Amino acid sequence: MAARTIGSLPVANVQALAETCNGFNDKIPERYIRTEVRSEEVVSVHGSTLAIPIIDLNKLLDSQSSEEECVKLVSGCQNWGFFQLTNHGVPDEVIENMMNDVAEFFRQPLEAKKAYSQLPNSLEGYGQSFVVSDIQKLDWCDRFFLHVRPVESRDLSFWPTNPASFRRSVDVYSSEVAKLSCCLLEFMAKGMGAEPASLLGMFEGQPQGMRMNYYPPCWQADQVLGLSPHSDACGLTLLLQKRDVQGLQVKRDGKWFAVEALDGALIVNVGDTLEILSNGKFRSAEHRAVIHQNKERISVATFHQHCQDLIVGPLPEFVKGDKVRYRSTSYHDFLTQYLKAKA
Ligand SMILES: O=C(O)CCC(=O)C(=O)O
Ligand SMILES: [Fe+2]
Repeated sequence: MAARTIGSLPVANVQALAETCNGFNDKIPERYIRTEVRSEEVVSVHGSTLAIPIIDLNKLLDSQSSEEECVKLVSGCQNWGFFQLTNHGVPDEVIENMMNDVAEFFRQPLEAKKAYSQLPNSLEGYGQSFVVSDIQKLDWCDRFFLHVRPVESRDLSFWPTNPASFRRSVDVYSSEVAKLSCCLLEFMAKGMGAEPASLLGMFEGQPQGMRMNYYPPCWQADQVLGLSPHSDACGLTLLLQKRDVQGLQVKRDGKWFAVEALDGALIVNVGDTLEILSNGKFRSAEHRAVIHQNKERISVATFHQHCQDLIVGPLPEFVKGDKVRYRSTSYHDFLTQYLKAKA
């Protein structure tokens, strides 16, 4: 059995596979069949208190309502590890350009996309994530990952030239969400009674990665999984998804909760690094993505990482007399462990 720690083993292109496998007589290859999808309980409650909280950035920024909204924000990070962000200030046009250009990229013929294929032992480019063995089950999804920030980390050989506006759309969107994530980290620290700059100082100007996920429709949608259950390794993830097709599910108390993303909202989640920095006060929740029967779904996740020279361990301001719940490790060791856990 072949195995890799970083990067992903090459597997079939799912978009192409879905096109040849779209009728009732077409058998979905065994490696994509996930029996657990049907056997696990999924809670789907429209607009109820059982849904991830909705945080309004305008309210956070307004001195009249800030404190109350900050309590909601912190409780979302503690109980769910997820929330939806409305009035986030990223202009509609920036979001539209981003989504349109990503959709346009995936719409190209396979050969054109393959020009940006991942290289062995790297996650950057077009392909898959976390395929580490020849026998593991596979996700019904293709992915395109880029190192986006800091600007010097970009390898433009992976940045598509078609559509012509792709690079600019990614650059503008990524700058907006980087600012936004810093703003949220300040409120998260403040809401916990820590110095607002405590988290900000660790994330501002630090690496941002972007994963564009393409989930083709599948006539046997209840038998495949778009993205296997996982938690994100980073500090904070901001997720943008196509408005009309939902698919994200978040685990809480052993059950999956379907997220109903609001039109124009961004979905924010705490990653493993932030869980550790907060000494477990914030949760990095397991999540997954399911597939629609006849509609494609596209999502764009931006991962905000903390300074990689720093040790990953609970911040004294978040420990405050509690027991220290996590061992401090170098970022390298932390990431090695994270990837091992996926294998
Ligand atoms: O597509 C989604 O809804 C989830 C994406 C995600 O969790 C990821 O890319 O890490
Ligand atoms: Fe994720």
